[in-house]
Amino acid sequence: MADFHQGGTIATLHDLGTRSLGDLERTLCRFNEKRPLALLIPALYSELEGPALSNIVEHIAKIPYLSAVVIGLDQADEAQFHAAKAFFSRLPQPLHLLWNDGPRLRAIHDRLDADDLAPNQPGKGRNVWYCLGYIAATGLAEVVALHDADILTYDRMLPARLLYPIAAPDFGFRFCKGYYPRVADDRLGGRVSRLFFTPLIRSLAQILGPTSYLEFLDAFRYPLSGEFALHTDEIPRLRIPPDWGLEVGLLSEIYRNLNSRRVCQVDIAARYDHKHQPMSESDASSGLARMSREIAVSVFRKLATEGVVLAPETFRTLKAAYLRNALDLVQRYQADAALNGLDFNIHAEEAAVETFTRAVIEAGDTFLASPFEPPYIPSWSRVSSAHPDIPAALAQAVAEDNGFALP
Ligand SMILES: O=C(O)[C@H](O)COP(=O)(O)O
Repeated sequence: MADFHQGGTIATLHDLGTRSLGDLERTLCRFNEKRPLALLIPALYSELEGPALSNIVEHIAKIPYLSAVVIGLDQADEAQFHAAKAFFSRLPQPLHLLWNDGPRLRAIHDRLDADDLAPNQPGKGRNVWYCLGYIAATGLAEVVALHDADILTYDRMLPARLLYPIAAPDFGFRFCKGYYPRVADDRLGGRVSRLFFTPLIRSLAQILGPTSYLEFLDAFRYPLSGEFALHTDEIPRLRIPPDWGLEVGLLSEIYRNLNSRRVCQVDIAARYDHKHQPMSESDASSGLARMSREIAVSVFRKLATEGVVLAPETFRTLKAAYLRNALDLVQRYQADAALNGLDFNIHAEEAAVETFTRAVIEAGDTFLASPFEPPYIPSWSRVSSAHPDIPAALAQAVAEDNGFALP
């Protein structure tokens, strides 16, 4: 059963199991009349053929309060785009499908690229960036919630609880992050979050002394969750990384742009499972090895912008502190897993910590070798300033791809 503890610098909204889905959805219908609500899902075409998305769409089709569903579709050729349109056609809500690899959106991308304003690599960050730009350009919603397309344990509580804190006019929040326990096949999931991110942040605080940025990151119960909601007024000034640093980069932007009283986290699922990536120990260019390295680089670059000096010896000390803190946490997770009747593979957990230790060192090397590399995609307000016609062109391109007329 949940507790109602408030810790850290942001508000935590728990699930006490006392409010029904029907009651939440009825209230969200009322909110939607004043503040249109939208759902955004970034997806790879291959996820349409996976085990999760069909079930997700079945659930979304029953949601009564949404003004729009926006899908960012990556890695789809023309036939696959048409297949995707057919796949999502069972949704009764207005659907906006962004075909990122189609000729119309590629033409916009090429124009931005010519001025170094486009995301410099494909991936979830790029997909989300275009979708947010589209939502801002069309004004189709005042509140948007984003979740991944690979959630195996999806039900309608998840979007309802994620949207509610931003949709509720009297709460005053502008950004809300989802949290939950990741549990898969009777064992703890969330390897990067549990074994990498949390001990890394605490080790940095140990070495550098507490900073409000590190305290902010540590306040999130699931900092790497792909689920968040935000007020769309926040979109134009957001700068997000195109790579696996997306979730942390977004938190960093929220830290920079918003007072922590405007930020909350909400319990959105009693249990969450999703597609699992391999560790890829021997190949740091993929899997969780790459994810952890890109996350660490994103944190180091942000710390540098906060005026923190990171020298080669900082990373040597950080590696040692991280390893100790991560191994200590493994013992806590072991006890937690045992009490909850879950399997626990100490060898796999400690092998993951070894891979992540290498990621700390490699991320330090990357940071020292290229401290000034721009880590973020430019904000939409910069894009609009450089090319005032691009937001309207993006809206028009999506309307033509989808075969609807703009209002
Ligand atoms: O959230 C995480 O830590 C990563 O996405 C990995 O999750 P997993 O261990 O559940 O695959």
